[in-house]
Amino acid sequence: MELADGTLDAAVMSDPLIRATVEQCGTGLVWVGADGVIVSANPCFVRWAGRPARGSAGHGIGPGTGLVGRPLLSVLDLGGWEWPSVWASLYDEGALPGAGTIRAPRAEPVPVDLHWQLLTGFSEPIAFCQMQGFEERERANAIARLQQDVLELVAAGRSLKLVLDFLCRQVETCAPEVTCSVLLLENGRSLRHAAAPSLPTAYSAAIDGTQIGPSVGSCGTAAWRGAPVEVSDIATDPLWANYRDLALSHGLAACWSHPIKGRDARVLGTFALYYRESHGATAFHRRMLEACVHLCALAIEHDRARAEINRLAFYDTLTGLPNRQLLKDRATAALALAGRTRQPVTLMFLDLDRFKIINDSLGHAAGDRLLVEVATRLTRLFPDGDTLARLGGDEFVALLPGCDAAHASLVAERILAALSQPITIADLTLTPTASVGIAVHPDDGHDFDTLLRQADAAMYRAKQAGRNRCHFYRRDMNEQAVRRLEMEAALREALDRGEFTLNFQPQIRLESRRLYRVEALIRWTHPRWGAVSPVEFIPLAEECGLIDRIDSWVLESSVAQLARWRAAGVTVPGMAVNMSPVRFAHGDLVEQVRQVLAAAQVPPGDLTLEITERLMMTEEVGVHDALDALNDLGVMLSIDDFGTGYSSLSYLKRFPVGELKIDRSFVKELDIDAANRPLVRAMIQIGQSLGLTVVAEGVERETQSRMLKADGCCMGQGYHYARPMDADAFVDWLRAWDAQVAEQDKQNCALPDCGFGL
Ligand SMILES: Nc1nc2c(ncn2[C@@H]2O[C@H](COP(=O)(O)O[C@H]3[C@@H](O)[C@H](n4cnc5c(=O)[nH]c(N)nc54)O[C@@H]3COP(=O)(O)O)[C@@H](O)[C@H]2O)c(=O)[nH]1
Repeated sequence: MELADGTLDAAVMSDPLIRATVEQCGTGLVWVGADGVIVSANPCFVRWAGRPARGSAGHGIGPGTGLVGRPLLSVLDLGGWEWPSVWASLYDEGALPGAGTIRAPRAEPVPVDLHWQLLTGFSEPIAFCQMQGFEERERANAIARLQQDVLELVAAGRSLKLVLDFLCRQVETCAPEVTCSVLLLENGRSLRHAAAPSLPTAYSAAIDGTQIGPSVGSCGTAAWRGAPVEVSDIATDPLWANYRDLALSHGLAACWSHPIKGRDARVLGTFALYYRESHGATAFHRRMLEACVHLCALAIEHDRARAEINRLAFYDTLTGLPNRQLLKDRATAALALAGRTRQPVTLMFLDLDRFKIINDSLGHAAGDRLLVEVATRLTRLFPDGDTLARLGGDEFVALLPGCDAAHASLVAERILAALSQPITIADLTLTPTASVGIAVHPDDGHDFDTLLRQADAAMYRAKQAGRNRCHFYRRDMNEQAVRRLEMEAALREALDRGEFTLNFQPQIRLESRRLYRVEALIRWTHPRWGAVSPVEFIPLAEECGLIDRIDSWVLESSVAQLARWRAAGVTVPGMAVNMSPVRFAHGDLVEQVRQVLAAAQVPPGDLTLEITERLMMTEEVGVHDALDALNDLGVMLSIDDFGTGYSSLSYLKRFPVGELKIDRSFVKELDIDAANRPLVRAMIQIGQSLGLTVVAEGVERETQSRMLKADGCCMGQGYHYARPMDADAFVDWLRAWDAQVAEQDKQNCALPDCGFGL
């Protein structure tokens, strides 16, 4: 090459002043061609590179130096930079390596600062590099610079791996005789590879996962002791006995390791300097190491804090699942992609059935356990590309990119099957079920909020249809969701506006046909909608927390009505009131019952509270206490809808129950489907053997009434005797009923075989 065979030499050296300057200055100078090959170098660079020139011209520049014709990177390590990138940056005025290390064959490496320039005006452009060696003071500056650079990276939120890699590389540039390694301590027991860009990969892999201990090389021992461990000769030091061959085979002869400690003094990991020859740490190394250990601690703690903030911002703390925000981010990205690729995206809204009751009756800890178990079961069903999130409470949402309606229905089936496996919580075996609503993009919506709303409406439809099932979104569902919201708002105002009234339905002694007592049943007449069934608004009131106020109003009004009847000379033996399980979870029920009875001067024995089997399942001490206190007070407790709830009947022995009400679904077919009779008989016998009064609900025909009486049931309630009616209508009914019974008694007594009284 023209430049390499002396042209430059001749051009530069023609002036004696320039020649003396170039030859005598303490700055390394090197000229490099486009191919990265050295064209010329001055004596300072030659000296650092450890290649004294041949012949008398040895201290000159040009072809005689012994370096000309060699690639620059064979003597100057640029910390990972390739020559084509350097050359391109020179042309484009881009970023260039600011530091490097001159590696001489038999001399200490020389760390240098680099200043680049592209020289033109020759037949080809040429790269010119000036380099200055670090002095001690400059090394100190290098540490300060290193600290500043690392802190900037940490503050910029760069990844821990990138920060630690950068730190190692910078240290190796300032102190080329060392190789750095950072290990992180996991679970207080094992060391995990974090950064070691210049250590052989096989070596890093071999020590990854090493358990710390009292003699586990330098790092394992330093982490174990929580103190620095300086091993200047791995070949002989007993701490390295088990790792010696590994280290030596990778050319590692010495290692000084320092524990990295957090602000609470706990060991977070280790920072180590390796040497290729037996070597103790120099003063500079100690200073450097000290700074690095602090920087590592800062970077690690910052990374952990960031991870924690990220977890709190985007993940549900109870289940560890993504939260609504992360779900929304992912759904928005999935929908944007789907818009381009025309792929479907499914959103599934899943709500556990009767979770509120489990939570209220078994307590929040039990509710939490159930949620965690459900999250675990569901997580197993979704592959990596899908997202399962918890929105809060018992609501989960799955995002399934690429999933169409057909596949979604298979997934929903798998969800219902996985959930239906029994789970034991607080010594109770529960079988969780869920209602699932599905909305599919593009048919049901194009954005996250719309799809979520549609999936929610479909889920609500699944609940209404009997729970434990899945429903796809249909357009008319929105109207129902809107109605539900409207109803909730109206329900909140109904009490104050006096829209609730009470109906009363008699319960009859089957033997004597006399009135046993009446059951109070709430009625709601909305100004626009008319009569709204309690089947619709009672569950809604339970869900939105209004049931306490409603049940309290019913209790107060019905006991007051009983007192009014009695004051008017109407003989009503007792009053039954429905009490939601949710009302029992709130502590003031017993006191309220006491006050209401006292105010109306009604004896406690004349009041019956109808409660459901599910309340009996509770393990909450407060509920047990309330049941005991009501019983002590003399109030009767009656199990409503008996036979529809739980398979275990052990609660009948444990709780102070006085009565069973056989659910009307069993009575309904009693005289039509013969299979129902043994069931009803069994329920009557259970009640009798425990000394409980048995009431049959939903008696609609005389044949049913006769069968129940024949099987030993004492009381009946149903349309056969009377429909629920308002207080005045009830008084008229009672007069007529009593007259009819008296007449019948008279006729019966007139018969010759009349053998029993009432
Ligand atoms: N927490 C409260 N729950 C209440 C209150 N009032 C009612 N309810 C609960 O709402 C459900 C529906 O009640 P309702 O529509 O009033 O129906 C009652 C009767 O009308 C009906 N019934 C009575 N006899 C017959 C019959 O022969 N056939 C037939 N098909 N239905 C009949 O049964 C309901 C009474 O049920 P129960 O309470 O189980 O005895 C219902 O679950 C009520 O409990 C309230 O104030 N608070």
